[in-house]
Amino acid sequence: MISLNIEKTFGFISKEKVSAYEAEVKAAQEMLEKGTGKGNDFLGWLHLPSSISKEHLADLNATAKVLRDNCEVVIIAGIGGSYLGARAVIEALSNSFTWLQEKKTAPIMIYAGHNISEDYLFELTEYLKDKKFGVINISKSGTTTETALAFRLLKKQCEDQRGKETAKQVIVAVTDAKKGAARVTADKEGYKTFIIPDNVGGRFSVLTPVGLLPIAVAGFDIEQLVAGAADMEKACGADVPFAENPAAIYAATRNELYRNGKKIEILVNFCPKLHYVSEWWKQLYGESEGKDNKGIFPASVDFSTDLHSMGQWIQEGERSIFETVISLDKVDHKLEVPSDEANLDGLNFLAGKRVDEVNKMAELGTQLAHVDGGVPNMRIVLPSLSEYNIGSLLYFFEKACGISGYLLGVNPFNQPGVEAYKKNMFALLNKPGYEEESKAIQSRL
Ligand SMILES: O=P(O)(O)OC[C@H]1O[C@](O)(CO)[C@@H](O)[C@@H]1O
Repeated sequence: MISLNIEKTFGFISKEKVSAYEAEVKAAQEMLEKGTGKGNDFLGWLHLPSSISKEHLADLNATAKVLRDNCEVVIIAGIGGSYLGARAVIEALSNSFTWLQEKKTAPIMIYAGHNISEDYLFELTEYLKDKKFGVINISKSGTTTETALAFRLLKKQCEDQRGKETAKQVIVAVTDAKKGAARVTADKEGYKTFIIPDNVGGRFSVLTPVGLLPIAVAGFDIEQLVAGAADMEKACGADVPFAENPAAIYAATRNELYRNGKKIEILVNFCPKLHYVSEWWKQLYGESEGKDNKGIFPASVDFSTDLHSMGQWIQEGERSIFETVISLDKVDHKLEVPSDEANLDGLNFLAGKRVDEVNKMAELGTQLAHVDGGVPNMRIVLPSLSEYNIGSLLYFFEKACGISGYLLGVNPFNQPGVEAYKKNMFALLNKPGYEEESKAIQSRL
């Protein structure tokens, strides 16, 4: 399970000030538990891990097996919370070169429906031309343009290539129980479907079939993922004292930093497999907190890669940032730096050392340099890249996000701001029902 260390924020904010959040955090926890806060119709994620049944997981695994047995490639069609959680977990747990490996143990997982790039979709459909592929169509609303557009193309191609009957077997829908075009299509075509509960918003849905089905298809142990999340649900429970509750401490610390002018939080990793965990985290915190003209801006970097691009800014730019580092304790493999007689590169001082030791010293050196440079630093230790640990990390961030949103005084569970671009896009594309908006927007061009 993950653990949190906030020692390196104390040169910037005081321990006492963080501890003083205890009452506020308790009130936020109570609002979550009793459902008395804003957005209380979207609290289905709160006790989700501990309520997932063995039968539900077996159903997901059985459907995953159908896709695994019948597909070389599986496309996850979804955007935002409808793909980021799955991608975060799959990429964290997969071999970095999984799709280039000759011997495959699972279908190649590809993502679509998260952009409207004609080249992306053209190249994807080209690639799929000789592939036995399946699709998981994920959309809570069932009407998101990006996803619906990609699915329209993929459905047709799958039916044309594999026939209607096989397509029916290898297309699965994860959507609302009743509403939306994805539901209508799935019912009409007879696809296997999984429901996204009404009370779980997209960015909190990774432990529903939205995340669990693709993760199972990719060959990972969803029981362990859920077990890690369930243990973290306990560890972050309302009954756990403030000082021992990692979600409470994280939420309090980042709010105290924010109140002290640290407006940007940078989520840092030193392992490229965690890149999509950061992407998932950015949506979780960005959509939850960025409203009412408030909210920490969630940013992310992959180190040491980005030390050679963003490192300068972080070290010496405007002092409005803090870092939260996901520190991976144990790597999966062992690789030592070889000794070289000629030592032309001057690296013999590293000979015999694990590559991970070099990485860990880069991490420690960076932490010290950034703290010295005026950047408060929190550290989340992830013991290893296992399903269990990743499950605990995801739930930790979700719980802290709920608390943090209430500390900030916003509704952490809506996202009204996302509609503005959609309205303009539909008006510009003359969507039926947008006639007035079309006229108004045309007059501005
Ligand atoms: O699952 P849906 O309804 O397609 O929505 C996808 C994403 O779009 C949003 O509604 C807005 O960006 C997100 O909150 C959500 O995760």
